[in-house]
Amino acid sequence: MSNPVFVAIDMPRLDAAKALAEKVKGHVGGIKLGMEFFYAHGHHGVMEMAHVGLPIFLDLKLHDIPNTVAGAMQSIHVLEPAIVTVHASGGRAMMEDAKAAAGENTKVVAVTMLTSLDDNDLGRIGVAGSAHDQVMRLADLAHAAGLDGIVCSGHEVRAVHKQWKNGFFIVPGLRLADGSAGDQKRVVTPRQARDDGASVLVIGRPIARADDPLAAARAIEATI
Ligand SMILES: O=C(O)c1cc(=O)[nH]c(=O)n1[C@@H]1O[C@H](COP(=O)(O)O)[C@@H](O)[C@H]1O
Repeated sequence: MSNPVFVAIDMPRLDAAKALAEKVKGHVGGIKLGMEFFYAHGHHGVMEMAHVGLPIFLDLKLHDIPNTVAGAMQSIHVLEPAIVTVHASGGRAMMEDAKAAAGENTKVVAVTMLTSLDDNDLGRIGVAGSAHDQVMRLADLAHAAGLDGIVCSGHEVRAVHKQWKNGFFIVPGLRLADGSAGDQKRVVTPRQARDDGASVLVIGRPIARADDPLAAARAIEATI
């Protein structure tokens, strides 16, 4: 089984991002590049990171009208990312058009409810019901739109997996038992997420901000 860990490289400096990826590449299965990196370095940065030789998850969390999101997907087509994210709350037509515009080898995955939110936060943005209900509802919508899978927390992945058997499930908000959660609210351990059906485990600060990122990546690998 290949390593399901994608290390989140959330940093604005290209040299630091490359150094981190080179350091941990033997103990992770892929690299996740998000807004912080992409807004600073764009296509050039992604191409530079591709030299590391690992699959690239381009976490752009696209959320706009269908025409604009489809255009954005076409603009990144040439980079051939393994995975791209859109927000499920952009709606079915947006997700359908995103998938239609994506490259054949790119998985398009919908972010359901951010792992930094809990039930109280949902209420404050006017959504009734629990995080669990919201994730299940958006997972159904993403499935109906023809996406490859969703991003959710480890609290929901078991239930989603049960309902969407061949889906591709990305779980961030992962911490070892002694790790600080920081801004994350729906948190589980990497092992728990894996056991509950996660296809990809996204791990950022527990590796990137560790005193010894290589040792941290190895320690996480040993638990899964
Ligand atoms: O789409 C994501 O990757 C994502 C979705 C989500 O609900 N929560 C979440 O934390 N993420 C990303 O996962 C990574 C988590 O980072 P750490 O909390 O440092 O491990 C960050 O790059 C986030 O942007």
